[in-house]
Amino acid sequence: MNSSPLNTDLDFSSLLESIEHPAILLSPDYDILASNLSYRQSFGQPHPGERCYQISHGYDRPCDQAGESCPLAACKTSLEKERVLHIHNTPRGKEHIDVEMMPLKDANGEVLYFVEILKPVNIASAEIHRERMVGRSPAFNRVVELINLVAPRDASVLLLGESGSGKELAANAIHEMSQRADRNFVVVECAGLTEPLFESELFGHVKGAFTGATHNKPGLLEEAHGGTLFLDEIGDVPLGMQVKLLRLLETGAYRAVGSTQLKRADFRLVCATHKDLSQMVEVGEFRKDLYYRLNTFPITLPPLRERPDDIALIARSLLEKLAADRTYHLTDSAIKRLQVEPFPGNSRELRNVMERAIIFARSNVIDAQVLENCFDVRATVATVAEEEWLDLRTRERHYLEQLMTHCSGDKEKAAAIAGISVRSLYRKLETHRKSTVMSATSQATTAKAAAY
Ligand SMILES: Nc1ncnc2c1ncn2[C@@H]1O[C@H](COP(=O)(O)OP(=O)(O)OP(=O)(O)O)[C@@H](O)[C@H]1O
Repeated sequence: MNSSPLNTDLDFSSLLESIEHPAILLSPDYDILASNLSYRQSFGQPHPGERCYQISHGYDRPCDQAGESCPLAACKTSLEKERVLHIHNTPRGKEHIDVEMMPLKDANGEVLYFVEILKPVNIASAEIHRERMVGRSPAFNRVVELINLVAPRDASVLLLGESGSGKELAANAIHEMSQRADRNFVVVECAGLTEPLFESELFGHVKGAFTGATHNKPGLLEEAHGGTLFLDEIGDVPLGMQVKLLRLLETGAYRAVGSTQLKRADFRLVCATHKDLSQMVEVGEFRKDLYYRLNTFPITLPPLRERPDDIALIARSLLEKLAADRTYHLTDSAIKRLQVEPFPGNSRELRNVMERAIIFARSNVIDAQVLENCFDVRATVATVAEEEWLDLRTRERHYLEQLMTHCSGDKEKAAAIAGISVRSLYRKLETHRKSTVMSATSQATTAKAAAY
């Protein structure tokens, strides 16, 4: 390959200026030969002789020799456009950048130069941020990469991951990056909804459709018209409603409950679940056809314990959010302590720990010792659990009963103490209620059978 200096006979500046995003021209040896105005405004003026990996990463060698993927190296091999999500150093700190690398070939097909286009991805942050999803770990970057790819399309997205892993935040990011961003983002919490309730919530109803339907009520589909419909906990949609949902997705049409008038729906669908839908399909709890319809583009949000490198950033972002008027210092010992926690409630649980830490901290320093107080709640539960070796489900039910009594039925307070979301608490209470009802029913049936 030719690594000759920039051939000034060619008008590269007009090529670069015609690109609406920051762009640079590179030699095969990674030298930055030219840049457009947008690049200089966003990343500063490159110094003569500077190489892309020095500016973007502070490395002294190309990315692929420093353990990162290198789009230029990939482009040299494939001779085609390459695209990758990187975290770059910028005048604003570290940023997620969507990097596109294109080879410029001569008449013989030999690559002489590369054009690199760098688009900042603003839905996620690699620095402390109060609103956005934050993270720098490879697992988190992969999620950002996938969101960045799918968001501008209209494809359905299925977000998978444990409770509190950031599915709703990701759904919101998809909406914000989509062409529907100026319309509504409508959240439907599917857990705990019965089929009739679900149908009237989603489709709306007309006056007189059922007892209590005193007026026409538009459904959430109407609210989501032109925007994004986020079905949270899709795994909890009753089977009967799954058929209606499938029909809606196939035909794009629906009727309000009690109406004969056909309405057109126009929304982008994003669904989320912490359940294993394919397993549910196998045991007949979820329709196969609907599963395939929803599973167009699955994105799995990794649990916090699988990306300990992100914990410091998320914890510091949460502290900024929770104590906007005071700056807290999270010590290295505190970070190390947080990194060994299993965090079954993920970022939401981390948020509760931070909230408690603010309350327990005697100064603006939060160290490992302060944090020990914040895990006390669970330690007490663990001690109780050791007293009697019941199965986990029964133990959880007892715990929830005691907790609800302690909180006098205040679900928000109970959820905060348990370190889970109010929604998750509802789900757990509902699951235990159902299994209690079922076991009561089966006991009654057995008793009845025995009486005969
Ligand atoms: N990457 C992240 N950076 C910063 N905050 C995060 C991140 N992921 C999640 N959070 C925070 O954690 C909390 C839970 O996130 P979210 O509601 O998106 O999770 P979820 O997976 O939808 O939970 P559930 O399944 O219980 O509904 C929110 O306060 C959110 O702001």
